[in-house]
Amino acid sequence: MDQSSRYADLSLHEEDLIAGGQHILVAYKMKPKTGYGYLASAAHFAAESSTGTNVEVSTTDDFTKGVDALVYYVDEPAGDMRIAYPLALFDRNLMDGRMMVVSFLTLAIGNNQGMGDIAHAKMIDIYFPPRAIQLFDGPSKDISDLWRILGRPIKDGGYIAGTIIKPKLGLRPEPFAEAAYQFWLGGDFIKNDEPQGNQVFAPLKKTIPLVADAMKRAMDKTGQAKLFSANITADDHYEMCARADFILETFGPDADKVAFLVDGFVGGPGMVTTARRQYPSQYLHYHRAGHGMITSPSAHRGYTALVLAKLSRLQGASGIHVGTMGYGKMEGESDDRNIAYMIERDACQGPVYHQNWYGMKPTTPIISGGMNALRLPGFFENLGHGNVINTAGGGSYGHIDSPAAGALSLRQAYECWKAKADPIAWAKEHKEFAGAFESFPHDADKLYPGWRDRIGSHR
Ligand SMILES: O=C(COP(=O)(O)O)[C@H](O)[C@H](O)COP(=O)(O)O
Ligand SMILES: [Mg+2]
Repeated sequence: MDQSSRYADLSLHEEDLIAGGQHILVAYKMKPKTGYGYLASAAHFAAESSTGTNVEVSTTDDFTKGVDALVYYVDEPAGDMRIAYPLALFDRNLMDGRMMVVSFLTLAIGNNQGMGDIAHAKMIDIYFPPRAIQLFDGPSKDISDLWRILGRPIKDGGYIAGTIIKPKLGLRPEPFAEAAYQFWLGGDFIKNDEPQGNQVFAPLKKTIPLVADAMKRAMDKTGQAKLFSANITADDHYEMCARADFILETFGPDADKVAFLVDGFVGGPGMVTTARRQYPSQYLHYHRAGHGMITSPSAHRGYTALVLAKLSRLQGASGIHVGTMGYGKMEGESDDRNIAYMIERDACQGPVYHQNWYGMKPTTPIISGGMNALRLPGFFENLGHGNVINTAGGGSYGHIDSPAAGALSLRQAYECWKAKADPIAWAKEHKEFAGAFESFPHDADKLYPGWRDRIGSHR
């Protein structure tokens, strides 16, 4: 059944929809299956994503039709389809009238992902009107809170050198806490790797007190504040809160230096919002393991990493991983920097829509995945600033001298880029940075050919 007379209106103008403020706009790359017309499939897609189904139902009334999602733009050769979703379609909290991400996803990227006439569809951008921005929690804490704890300026406080405890799994409580202590001697921020929780060989109730003690000792030794991002991800929200409560109680007077890591992609929006609302005094660290199954450029369904990042800011993530823009081990391109700009700025042009955040707190881009000191100068040059959290697991614990040297090498890499210095010349004066060349010779050969002769051995 062709429903385009009801669910498509190509005479609508995007500027008018934006000026009206009553719609969430979504841009998709969509391809119908062979034999199905583009506009008819697009209209069926909008029907299934709002008020309709594949046939007319007798219970529809005039009011119903007023909240239809409407296809307002198609470009068949390019595979572009844009849909306007009336705000009234979306479920609102019983408790406080606020909007929820699950309701948005249920409609805008729900059943439409499995329809018989659609080959595939992927959300590439979303626009939220001012009213929707008002109705989401947004972050309660942001990078300025971490800078304040670290004793830095709360504006442009700069690079936060971080790591991920490695090995990913298999450390018992004492070696785990020792690994943390060793990094903190040189660095600022440690996160649990995302699978680390309450394994039988490292019970949380034994490990966390040792980590809190390691933090105290590292702060005494260095005279600097330190930060720990503790994984609280769990299937059951009560379990998640039990972990969070135990961690806060254990860190006691240092609980302000604890962030909570939630694996938001596998855990889902409910978990992220629970953490945001239950613990508004903690920095909320959104890890996104598994996102590649739908955000990868090779995936033709789901949504992009930019869409995921926008949704995380609405939900109140203080920081989210945004990849490494081609400089680390994960998939990514240099122009992924726009994902970072979208979540850290108050207004930003996305691939399709210009988004204004109307003062919503920023979400920190967290740079992670195969990073080390050698890759950082190029990374900062591409991004254009260093106001990020960077977690380098292998890049710190893989440093030939020590985890502390690994941490220092990261900071030195940032300072090298800030000084606009030649990395090889910088290495001659900074032994931990020089140590990174010997630690990661494949990267060194690729990024700085001839480095061996020019730096010499620092050891
Ligand atoms: O453990 C790591 C990286 O370890 P290492 O520093 O040893 O490579 C993170 O889970 C990934 O960064 C996640 O990817 P993303 O940040 O793209 O979501
Ligand atoms: Mg990890």
